[in-house]
Amino acid sequence: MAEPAASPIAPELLALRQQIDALDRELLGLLNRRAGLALAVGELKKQEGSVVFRPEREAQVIDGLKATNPGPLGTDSVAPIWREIMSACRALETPTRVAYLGPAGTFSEEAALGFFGSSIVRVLCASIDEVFAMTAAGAADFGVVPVENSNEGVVARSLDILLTTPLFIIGETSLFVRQNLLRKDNALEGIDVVCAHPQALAQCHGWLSNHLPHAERRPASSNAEGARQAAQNPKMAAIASTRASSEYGLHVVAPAIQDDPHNRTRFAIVTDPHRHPAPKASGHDCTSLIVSVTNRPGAVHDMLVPLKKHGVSMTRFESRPARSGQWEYYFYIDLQGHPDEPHVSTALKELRDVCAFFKVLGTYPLDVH
Ligand SMILES: O=C(O)C(=O)C[C@]1(C(=O)O)C=C[C@@H](O)C=C1
Repeated sequence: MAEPAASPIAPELLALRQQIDALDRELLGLLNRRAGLALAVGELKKQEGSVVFRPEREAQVIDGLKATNPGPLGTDSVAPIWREIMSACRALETPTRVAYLGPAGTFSEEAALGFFGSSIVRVLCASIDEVFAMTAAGAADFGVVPVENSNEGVVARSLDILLTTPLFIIGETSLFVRQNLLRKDNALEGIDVVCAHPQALAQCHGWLSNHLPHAERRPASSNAEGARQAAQNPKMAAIASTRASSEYGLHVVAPAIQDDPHNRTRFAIVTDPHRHPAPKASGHDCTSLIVSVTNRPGAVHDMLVPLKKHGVSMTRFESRPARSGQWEYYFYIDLQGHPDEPHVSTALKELRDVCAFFKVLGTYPLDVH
C-alpha cells in the first residue's frame, strides 16, 4: 500500500523549529564547555587525591538553579535535567559504579538512575545483602538500598544490615512507586498466577482481591524477576514498573494498581568511608543514627532531651527489636542538620553520653527534586 503523502510543514512551525535547532546547537556548545570545566576539576582532584562525586555540591547546584529558574521551564524539571548533565560530566572525570537490586527494571534501578543520572556503571545484585557486600568489597563505589516504604513501613533487611555494616550513608532519594500489572497478552482473562516481590503483592492487595481474586500470588526476589518469569509464561502476570514492561516486552494490562496512590519508597546511598569522605554541609542536611538505651523507666525520654535542648529536629524515629530477648530496641533516628553545625554536634555529644549504643550512619544532603 502506498504511504500517505506527508502534509507540508506550516511556515510558522518550521521557523520555530529552526530557532529550536539553533538553540540546541548553542546548548550543546555550552554543555561541552561545562564538560571541559568538569574535566579540569577532575584533573585537580586527581592531583589532590580527592574523590570525584560530591553529593553536597550537586545538591547545591540544583538548589541554586531551582531558586533562580525564571521559567517557563517548570522548576520540577530542573533537578532531573541537571542530574543528567552532572552525571555525564562526572563520568568524564571517573566512572561511577553503582550497585543495586537487579535485574534490570527494578525500582532500585530507577532510584539509582534518579540519584546518579544514567552515566553510571550498573552493578546488578541478586539481594540487598549483595548490594552491601559488593560495595564493601570495592566492586562498586556506591550501593543503593531501599530503607522505607510509605505503605509497608521499614525494609527490615536494609535496617538490620545498616546496624553492623562498615559502610555509611552519603545520600538519600525517594521514588513514587507506581505498580502496574504486566503481562504478555494485553488482557486480564486467563491469569493464573501473579508473580512479584512480597512488598509489591502487599501494596496491591486490594486491587488483586477485587480484580484477580482467584489468581495465586507468588513471591519473587524482585518485581523485575517476576516480569522476567511472566515474559516466559502467558498465564502469569507480574507487578512492576513501566520500565520493566519495556525491558521484558510486556503489556501494561492495568496501570497504577497500588492501593495507595501516594506510595513512596525511600532509598539510602551507601559507600565505604575509607574510600569516600562524609559529605560536607550543604545547608539542607540530614544525619542518621542508630542508638539504644538501657531498659529503664524514662530512658527514651532522656535520649530526646539533648535534641530538644539544642533545637535539633527529629524527622524520623523507628524502632527495631535488638533480638536480645530482653524487650530491648535499636532506634533509627534522622536529625535535621550536619555535625559541622555547633548545635548539632553538641546535641550529638550529649546524646552519645546517654546511649548504651550509638552509631552515626551518615550525614548527607536532603533529597532534592
Ligand atoms: O564541582 C565538582 O567537584 C565537580 O566535579 C563537577 C560536578 C559537576 O558536574 O557540576 C561533577 C561531579 C561532582 O559530583 C560535583 C559537581
